[in-house]
Amino acid sequence: KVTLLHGSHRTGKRTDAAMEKWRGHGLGQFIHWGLYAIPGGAWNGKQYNGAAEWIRSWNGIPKSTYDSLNYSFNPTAFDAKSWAKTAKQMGAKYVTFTTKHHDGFCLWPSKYTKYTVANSPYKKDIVKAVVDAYDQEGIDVILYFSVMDWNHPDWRYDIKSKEDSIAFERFKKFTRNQLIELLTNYPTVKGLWFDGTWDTSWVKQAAFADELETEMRKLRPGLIIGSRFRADENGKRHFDSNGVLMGDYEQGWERKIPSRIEDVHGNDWDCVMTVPENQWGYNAAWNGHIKTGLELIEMTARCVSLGGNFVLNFGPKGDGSIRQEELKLAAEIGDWMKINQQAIYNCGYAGYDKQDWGYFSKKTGTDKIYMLVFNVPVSGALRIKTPAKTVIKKASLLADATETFTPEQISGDEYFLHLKKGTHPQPFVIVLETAPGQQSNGVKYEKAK
Ligand SMILES: C[C@@H]1N[C@@H](c2nc3ccccc3[nH]2)[C@H](O)[C@@H]1O
Repeated sequence: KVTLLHGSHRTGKRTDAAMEKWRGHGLGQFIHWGLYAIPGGAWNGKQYNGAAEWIRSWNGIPKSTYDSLNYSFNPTAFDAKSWAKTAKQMGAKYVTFTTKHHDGFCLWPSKYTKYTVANSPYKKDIVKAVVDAYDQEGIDVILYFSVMDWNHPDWRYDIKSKEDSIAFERFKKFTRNQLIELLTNYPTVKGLWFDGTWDTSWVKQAAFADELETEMRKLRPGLIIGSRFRADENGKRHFDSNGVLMGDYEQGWERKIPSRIEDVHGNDWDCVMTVPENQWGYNAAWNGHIKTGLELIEMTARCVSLGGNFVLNFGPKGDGSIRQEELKLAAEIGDWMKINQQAIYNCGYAGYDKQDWGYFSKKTGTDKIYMLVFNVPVSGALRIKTPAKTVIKKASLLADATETFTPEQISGDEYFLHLKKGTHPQPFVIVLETAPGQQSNGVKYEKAK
């Protein structure tokens, strides 16, 4: 163990109400929206191969030309209330919304730069519209903020000279001012999702970032900040030099999902996921593999079964409308969630052995277990191996409690549930009412000391 001034200030999960609520969300929505939605992944008829929100970094476009896009930003179809309704229908419990992406364009009228929505034909405060609309739907709001800011003259990738150092001191003040401004303007937001924090210039700011995190938490008690915000004084990110998670949850799962519980090291975490392979901002030509509703439902189940949240990304168009393909996916996911949401909300890792037929989740604070079935075996027999001698008091279909199953006990902690042939449109959920195990003579089962 090394002594750290700016490492993690907490070991283990946060246990306060704000974090417990976040932990129970299960399904969230990410929204990437900004000037990059106007070109939508192409420029002068030429397709940009990278992620659409990175198009400014493409040498096919003069930077100043991209930067002038604020003068053409006028999203006439923008309607935050309809976005929030879509999220509600899908069953999302929170939204992570881009206030400022790497290009530096602010979707709120920041006092600290001219490069904002106030200096666009649209003029109005988009962040406020989104916060108010989602608050009204009872969906929590987390604000995405990119530290890296390609538009700001004082941004540096590294600090190699006195001039760099003087400029970056100005940039640090600017960043702090914008973050305090966001937390002050939008007091109902529950957290900040930081990005663009991997460059050396920021990694060298362990003390400053640590103080800033402390200041933000003091300003907004309960604020939720992930592991991507700051590095420790040895430049260690996400996990400090002692291997302890920085921030309140792990933010390393970008477009990937842990495969087993050991991968999450007992921490909270979220997985943020794109519908195409790698497009966050609107890209008109969705090339390559586009995930289906069933794939996304299974990803949601997998994340919840491993104690995390699944946050699905939407990239609204330059006019502010959400594309039809995304609306269709939101509806498909929502239809499944309307029937099976009990197995997702306020659920976490069950501690049951993973089986090929799907995923277990456990209702937090109870002995209620959910079996989220995606792959019925040809035998129709669903194997269950409990973490210890466990009595299964009742097994029934979540969608229809009158459809019950009589578990066949194979051993002290192993059972089969036998399905009738082809009876359930997959994916379906079986709920197990369980009780801590009893030994045969009825003595309460005591875990080995
Ligand atoms: C949540 C995602 N994070 C940004 C991002 N930029 C990256 C540069 C290099 C490697 C990974 C990146 N992810 C993406 O643009 C998106 O906002």
